[in-house]
Amino acid sequence: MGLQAGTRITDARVPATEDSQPAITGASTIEFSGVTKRYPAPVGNGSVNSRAAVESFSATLPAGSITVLLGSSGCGKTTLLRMVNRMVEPTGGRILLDGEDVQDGNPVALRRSIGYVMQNAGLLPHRRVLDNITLVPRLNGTSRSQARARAHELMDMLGLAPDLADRYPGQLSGGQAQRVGVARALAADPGVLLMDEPFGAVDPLVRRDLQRELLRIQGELAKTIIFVTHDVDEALMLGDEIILLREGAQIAQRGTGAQLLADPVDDFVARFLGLDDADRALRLADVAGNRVVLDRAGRAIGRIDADAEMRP
Ligand SMILES: Nc1ncnc2c1ncn2[C@@H]1O[C@H](COP(=O)(O)OP(=O)(O)OP(=O)(O)O)[C@@H](O)[C@H]1O
Repeated sequence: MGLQAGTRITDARVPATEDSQPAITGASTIEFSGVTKRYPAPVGNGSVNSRAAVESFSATLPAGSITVLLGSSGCGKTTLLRMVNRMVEPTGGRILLDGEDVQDGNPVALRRSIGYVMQNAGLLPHRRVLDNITLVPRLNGTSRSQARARAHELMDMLGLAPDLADRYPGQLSGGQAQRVGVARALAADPGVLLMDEPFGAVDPLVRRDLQRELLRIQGELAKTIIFVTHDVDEALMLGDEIILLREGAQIAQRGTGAQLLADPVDDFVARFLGLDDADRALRLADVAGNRVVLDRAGRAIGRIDADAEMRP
Protein backbone atom coordinates (compact mmCIF):
# COMPACT_ATOMS: atom_id res chain seq x y z
CA MET A 1 0.00 0.00 0.00
CA GLY A 2 3.01 2.25 -0.29
CA LEU A 3 3.18 3.34 3.33
CA GLN A 4 6.36 5.00 4.46
CA ALA A 5 8.57 3.36 7.02
CA GLY A 6 8.45 5.09 10.37
CA THR A 7 4.78 5.87 10.20
CA ARG A 8 2.83 5.70 13.38
CA ILE A 9 -0.81 5.16 13.98
CA THR A 10 -2.29 7.61 16.39
CA ASP A 11 -5.76 8.11 17.74
CA ALA A 12 -7.92 9.35 14.91
CA ARG A 13 -9.61 11.82 17.23
CA VAL A 14 -6.45 13.47 18.53
CA PRO A 15 -5.11 16.31 16.37
CA ALA A 16 -1.51 15.86 15.33
CA THR A 17 1.09 17.94 17.12
CA GLU A 18 3.90 17.70 14.64
CA ASP A 19 6.12 20.24 16.33
CA SER A 20 5.86 18.69 19.76
CA GLN A 21 8.65 16.11 19.72
CA PRO A 22 9.45 15.88 23.42
CA ALA A 23 12.96 16.02 24.78
CA ILE A 24 14.15 12.58 25.81
CA THR A 25 15.49 12.98 29.30
CA GLY A 26 16.53 10.03 31.34
CA ALA A 27 14.77 7.46 29.17
CA SER A 28 16.76 4.28 28.66
CA THR A 29 17.41 2.10 25.66
CA ILE A 30 16.37 -1.45 26.48
CA GLU A 31 18.24 -4.29 24.83
CA PHE A 32 17.13 -7.90 25.05
CA SER A 33 19.86 -10.25 23.92
CA GLY A 34 19.03 -13.93 23.54
CA VAL A 35 16.73 -13.84 26.58
CA THR A 36 15.22 -17.17 27.62
CA LYS A 37 12.97 -18.13 30.49
CA ARG A 38 12.14 -21.71 31.35
CA TYR A 39 9.67 -22.30 34.14
CA PRO A 40 9.78 -25.64 35.92
CA ALA A 41 6.82 -27.75 34.77
CA PRO A 42 5.94 -30.74 36.95
CA VAL A 43 5.18 -33.90 35.00
CA GLY A 44 3.13 -36.90 36.13
CA ASN A 45 5.86 -39.15 37.55
CA GLY A 46 6.99 -36.60 40.13
CA SER A 47 9.87 -35.26 38.05
CA VAL A 48 10.06 -31.75 36.67
CA ASN A 49 10.51 -30.66 33.09
CA SER A 50 11.12 -27.14 31.97
CA ARG A 51 9.23 -25.28 29.27
CA ALA A 52 10.42 -22.17 27.56
CA ALA A 53 7.94 -19.35 28.12
CA VAL A 54 10.45 -17.14 26.32
CA GLU A 55 12.97 -18.63 23.90
CA SER A 56 15.98 -16.61 22.84
CA PHE A 57 14.25 -13.24 22.46
CA SER A 58 16.35 -10.40 21.07
CA ALA A 59 15.26 -6.83 20.39
CA THR A 60 16.50 -3.32 21.04
CA LEU A 61 13.86 -0.82 22.09
CA PRO A 62 14.75 2.81 21.45
CA ALA A 63 14.79 5.32 24.31
CA GLY A 64 11.69 7.45 24.53
CA SER A 65 9.46 5.17 22.45
CA ILE A 66 6.41 3.03 23.13
CA THR A 67 6.94 -0.58 22.12
CA VAL A 68 3.86 -2.76 22.29
CA LEU A 69 4.28 -6.47 22.95
CA LEU A 70 1.24 -7.93 21.24
CA GLY A 71 0.22 -11.57 21.32
CA SER A 72 -2.21 -14.20 22.50
CA SER A 73 -2.57 -15.31 26.07
CA GLY A 74 0.39 -17.38 27.20
CA CYS A 75 2.85 -16.32 24.48
CA GLY A 76 5.28 -14.90 27.05
CA LYS A 77 4.52 -11.16 27.12
CA THR A 78 4.32 -10.79 30.90
CA THR A 79 7.37 -12.95 31.41
CA LEU A 80 9.36 -10.72 29.04
CA LEU A 81 8.18 -7.60 30.82
CA ARG A 82 8.92 -8.90 34.30
CA MET A 83 12.43 -9.91 33.38
CA VAL A 84 13.24 -6.23 32.78
CA ASN A 85 12.73 -5.37 36.45
CA ARG A 86 13.77 -8.83 37.65
CA MET A 87 10.43 -9.83 39.08
CA VAL A 88 11.23 -12.89 36.98
CA GLU A 89 14.85 -13.97 36.61
CA PRO A 90 15.87 -15.13 33.13
CA THR A 91 17.28 -18.60 32.55
CA GLY A 92 19.62 -17.25 29.88
CA GLY A 93 20.57 -14.17 27.90
CA ARG A 94 20.95 -10.58 28.99
CA ILE A 95 18.82 -7.47 29.35
CA LEU A 96 20.68 -4.19 29.17
CA LEU A 97 19.41 -0.77 30.17
CA ASP A 98 21.59 1.83 28.48
CA GLY A 99 24.22 -0.86 28.13
CA GLU A 100 24.13 -1.97 31.77
CA ASP A 101 23.09 -5.52 32.54
CA VAL A 102 20.10 -5.53 34.89
CA GLN A 103 21.67 -8.53 36.63
CA ASP A 104 24.63 -6.43 37.77
CA GLY A 105 22.80 -4.28 40.31
CA ASN A 106 20.58 -4.76 43.30
CA PRO A 107 17.13 -6.03 42.22
CA VAL A 108 15.26 -3.95 44.77
CA ALA A 109 16.96 -0.75 43.63
CA LEU A 110 16.30 -1.77 40.03
CA ARG A 111 12.60 -2.28 40.71
CA ARG A 112 12.32 1.10 42.39
CA SER A 113 13.95 2.76 39.39
CA ILE A 114 11.46 1.32 36.89
CA GLY A 115 7.77 2.20 36.72
CA TYR A 116 5.41 -0.76 36.65
CA VAL A 117 1.67 -0.66 35.99
CA MET A 118 -0.39 -3.81 36.08
CA GLN A 119 -3.89 -4.71 35.02
CA ASN A 120 -5.68 -4.19 38.35
CA ALA A 121 -3.51 -1.17 39.22
CA GLY A 122 -1.96 -3.11 42.11
CA LEU A 123 -2.51 -0.34 44.64
CA LEU A 124 -1.95 -0.98 48.32
CA PRO A 125 -5.51 -1.19 49.67
CA HIS A 126 -4.77 0.12 53.15
CA ARG A 127 -2.95 3.20 52.00
CA ARG A 128 -4.59 6.34 50.73
CA VAL A 129 -4.16 7.39 47.11
CA LEU A 130 -1.54 10.02 47.92
CA ASP A 131 0.48 7.56 50.00
CA ASN A 132 0.33 4.97 47.22
CA ILE A 133 1.78 7.51 44.81
CA THR A 134 4.48 8.78 47.15
CA LEU A 135 5.58 5.34 48.32
CA VAL A 136 8.50 4.68 45.98
CA PRO A 137 9.91 8.23 46.00
CA ARG A 138 9.82 8.13 49.81
CA LEU A 139 11.63 4.76 49.81
CA ASN A 140 14.18 6.32 47.45
CA GLY A 141 14.80 9.10 49.97
CA THR A 142 12.74 11.94 48.50
CA SER A 143 11.48 14.29 51.20
CA ARG A 144 7.86 13.99 52.21
CA SER A 145 6.97 17.46 51.00
CA GLN A 146 8.67 16.99 47.62
CA ALA A 147 7.09 13.59 47.10
CA ARG A 148 3.65 14.95 47.95
CA ALA A 149 4.08 17.95 45.67
CA ARG A 150 5.05 15.67 42.80
CA ALA A 151 2.14 13.34 43.56
CA HIS A 152 -0.30 16.26 43.34
CA GLU A 153 1.27 17.32 40.03
CA LEU A 154 0.90 13.81 38.65
CA MET A 155 -2.69 13.55 39.84
CA ASP A 156 -3.42 16.79 38.04
CA MET A 157 -1.64 15.54 34.91
CA LEU A 158 -3.71 12.37 34.97
CA GLY A 159 -7.00 14.17 35.48
CA LEU A 160 -7.50 13.00 39.06
CA ALA A 161 -9.40 15.49 41.23
CA PRO A 162 -7.39 16.65 44.27
CA ASP A 163 -9.99 15.34 46.73
CA LEU A 164 -9.26 11.77 45.60
CA ALA A 165 -5.88 12.01 47.30
CA ASP A 166 -7.34 11.04 50.66
CA ARG A 167 -9.43 8.12 49.45
CA TYR A 168 -8.50 4.48 49.74
CA PRO A 169 -8.16 2.44 46.53
CA GLY A 170 -11.43 0.61 47.30
CA GLN A 171 -13.23 3.94 47.03
CA LEU A 172 -12.12 4.56 43.42
CA SER A 173 -13.65 3.57 40.10
CA GLY A 174 -11.65 1.16 37.93
CA GLY A 175 -10.56 3.99 35.64
CA GLN A 176 -9.51 6.19 38.56
CA ALA A 177 -7.55 3.33 40.09
CA GLN A 178 -5.70 2.79 36.80
CA ARG A 179 -4.87 6.48 36.63
CA VAL A 180 -3.50 6.30 40.18
CA GLY A 181 -1.52 3.22 39.09
CA VAL A 182 0.05 5.22 36.27
CA ALA A 183 0.74 8.17 38.59
CA ARG A 184 2.39 5.83 41.07
CA ALA A 185 4.56 4.29 38.36
CA LEU A 186 5.68 7.75 37.21
CA ALA A 187 6.25 9.18 40.68
CA ALA A 188 9.94 8.34 40.94
CA ASP A 189 10.51 9.71 37.42
CA PRO A 190 11.67 6.41 35.97
CA GLY A 191 13.32 6.22 32.56
CA VAL A 192 11.46 2.99 31.85
CA LEU A 193 7.77 2.26 32.28
CA LEU A 194 6.48 -1.31 32.09
CA MET A 195 2.75 -1.57 31.49
CA ASP A 196 1.11 -4.99 31.66
CA GLU A 197 -2.37 -4.82 30.15
CA PRO A 198 -2.96 -1.75 32.30
CA PHE A 199 -6.29 -0.80 30.74
CA GLY A 200 -7.71 -4.27 30.22
CA ALA A 201 -10.15 -4.23 33.12
CA VAL A 202 -12.02 -1.02 32.37
CA ASP A 203 -14.91 -0.37 30.01
CA PRO A 204 -14.14 0.58 26.39
CA LEU A 205 -14.84 4.31 26.76
CA VAL A 206 -12.69 4.68 29.86
CA ARG A 207 -10.06 2.57 28.17
CA ARG A 208 -9.99 4.93 25.22
CA ASP A 209 -9.64 7.90 27.58
CA LEU A 210 -6.77 6.23 29.40
CA GLN A 211 -5.03 5.46 26.10
CA ARG A 212 -5.33 9.08 25.03
CA GLU A 213 -4.03 10.26 28.41
CA LEU A 214 -1.07 7.96 28.09
CA LEU A 215 -0.19 9.35 24.65
CA ARG A 216 -0.54 12.89 25.93
CA ILE A 217 1.65 12.21 28.96
CA GLN A 218 4.20 10.42 26.82
CA GLY A 219 4.26 13.53 24.62
CA GLU A 220 5.49 15.43 27.67
CA LEU A 221 7.64 12.85 29.42
CA ALA A 222 9.05 10.62 26.64
CA LYS A 223 9.69 7.53 28.75
CA THR A 224 10.77 4.23 27.26
CA ILE A 225 7.56 2.28 27.56
CA ILE A 226 6.92 -1.41 27.06
CA PHE A 227 3.19 -1.91 26.82
CA VAL A 228 1.73 -5.43 26.89
CA THR A 229 -1.64 -6.12 25.33
CA HIS A 230 -3.50 -8.70 23.31
CA ASP A 231 -5.76 -6.02 21.85
CA VAL A 232 -4.86 -5.12 18.25
CA ASP A 233 -6.63 -1.75 18.27
CA GLU A 234 -4.82 -0.75 21.45
CA ALA A 235 -1.50 -1.79 19.93
CA LEU A 236 -2.18 0.19 16.76
CA MET A 237 -3.15 3.25 18.73
CA LEU A 238 -0.29 3.29 21.22
CA GLY A 239 2.71 1.67 19.62
CA ASP A 240 5.53 3.58 18.00
CA GLU A 241 6.44 0.00 17.22
CA ILE A 242 4.63 -3.27 17.68
CA ILE A 243 6.30 -6.61 18.30
CA LEU A 244 3.80 -9.33 17.49
CA LEU A 245 4.69 -12.54 19.29
CA ARG A 246 3.93 -16.21 18.82
CA GLU A 247 4.22 -18.77 21.59
CA GLY A 248 7.59 -18.77 23.31
CA ALA A 249 7.86 -15.02 22.59
CA GLN A 250 9.00 -15.76 19.07
CA ILE A 251 8.80 -12.59 17.01
CA ALA A 252 6.23 -13.05 14.26
CA GLN A 253 6.72 -9.49 12.99
CA ARG A 254 8.07 -6.23 14.28
CA GLY A 255 7.30 -2.82 12.85
CA THR A 256 5.06 0.20 13.03
CA GLY A 257 1.34 -0.44 12.98
CA ALA A 258 1.23 0.84 9.43
CA GLN A 259 3.95 -1.56 8.33
CA LEU A 260 2.21 -4.53 9.90
CA LEU A 261 -1.14 -3.61 8.38
CA ALA A 262 0.29 -2.87 4.96
CA ASP A 263 2.72 -5.74 4.79
CA PRO A 264 1.93 -8.69 7.08
CA VAL A 265 4.72 -11.22 6.66
CA ASP A 266 2.50 -14.30 6.86
CA ASP A 267 -0.97 -15.66 7.53
CA PHE A 268 -0.46 -15.71 11.28
CA VAL A 269 0.17 -11.95 11.30
CA ALA A 270 -2.68 -11.22 8.90
CA ARG A 271 -5.06 -13.32 10.98
CA PHE A 272 -3.93 -11.80 14.26
CA LEU A 273 -4.44 -8.28 12.93
CA GLY A 274 -7.87 -9.24 11.66
CA LEU A 275 -6.97 -8.53 8.05
CA ASP A 276 -8.64 -11.73 6.87
CA ASP A 277 -11.67 -11.30 9.10
CA ALA A 278 -14.76 -10.11 7.27
CA ASP A 279 -16.24 -8.94 10.56
CA ARG A 280 -13.26 -6.79 11.33
CA ALA A 281 -11.85 -6.05 7.92
CA LEU A 282 -9.41 -3.31 8.83
CA ARG A 283 -8.64 -1.10 5.89
CA LEU A 284 -6.84 2.12 5.14
CA ALA A 285 -8.58 5.16 3.70
CA ASP A 286 -7.98 8.83 3.06
CA VAL A 287 -10.24 10.99 5.19
CA ALA A 288 -9.91 14.78 5.10
CA GLY A 289 -6.31 14.49 4.00
CA ASN A 290 -5.40 11.92 6.66
CA ARG A 291 -4.69 8.24 6.14
CA VAL A 292 -6.86 6.49 8.65
CA VAL A 293 -7.48 2.90 9.65
CA LEU A 294 -11.16 2.00 9.43
CA ASP A 295 -12.94 -1.01 10.79
CA ARG A 296 -15.71 -2.79 8.94
CA ALA A 297 -18.33 -0.37 10.18
CA GLY A 298 -16.26 2.50 8.81
CA ARG A 299 -15.24 3.70 12.26
CA ALA A 300 -11.81 5.29 12.37
CA ILE A 301 -9.72 3.39 14.90
CA GLY A 302 -6.44 5.13 14.18
CA ARG A 303 -4.62 7.51 11.94
CA ILE A 304 -1.39 6.92 10.04
CA ASP A 305 0.84 9.79 10.98
CA ALA A 306 3.36 9.73 8.16
CA ASP A 307 5.39 12.61 9.57
CA ALA A 308 6.13 10.90 12.85
CA GLU A 309 9.60 9.43 12.58
CA MET A 310 10.58 6.73 15.02
CA ARG A 311 12.36 8.51 17.77
CA PRO A 312 15.96 7.47 18.35
N1 LIG B 1 5.35 -18.80 37.47
C1 LIG B 1 5.15 -19.64 36.43
N2 LIG B 1 5.39 -20.96 36.54
C2 LIG B 1 5.21 -21.80 35.50
N3 LIG B 1 4.79 -21.41 34.28
C3 LIG B 1 4.53 -20.10 34.12
C4 LIG B 1 4.69 -19.15 35.17
N4 LIG B 1 4.35 -17.92 34.70
C5 LIG B 1 3.99 -18.10 33.41
N5 LIG B 1 4.10 -19.40 33.06
C6 LIG B 1 3.84 -19.97 31.74
O1 LIG B 1 4.66 -19.30 30.79
C7 LIG B 1 3.95 -19.06 29.60
C8 LIG B 1 3.95 -17.57 29.30
O2 LIG B 1 3.20 -16.91 30.31
P1 LIG B 1 3.05 -15.31 30.33
O3 LIG B 1 2.24 -14.97 31.54
O4 LIG B 1 4.36 -14.69 30.19
O5 LIG B 1 2.20 -15.10 29.00
P2 LIG B 1 1.34 -13.85 28.54
O6 LIG B 1 1.57 -13.72 27.08
O7 LIG B 1 1.66 -12.65 29.37
O8 LIG B 1 -0.14 -14.33 28.83
P3 LIG B 1 -1.45 -13.46 29.28
O9 LIG B 1 -1.77 -12.55 28.12
O10 LIG B 1 -2.48 -14.52 29.49
O11 LIG B 1 -1.09 -12.73 30.52
C9 LIG B 1 2.55 -19.64 29.79
O12 LIG B 1 2.54 -20.93 29.24
C10 LIG B 1 2.41 -19.70 31.30
O13 LIG B 1 1.57 -20.76 31.68
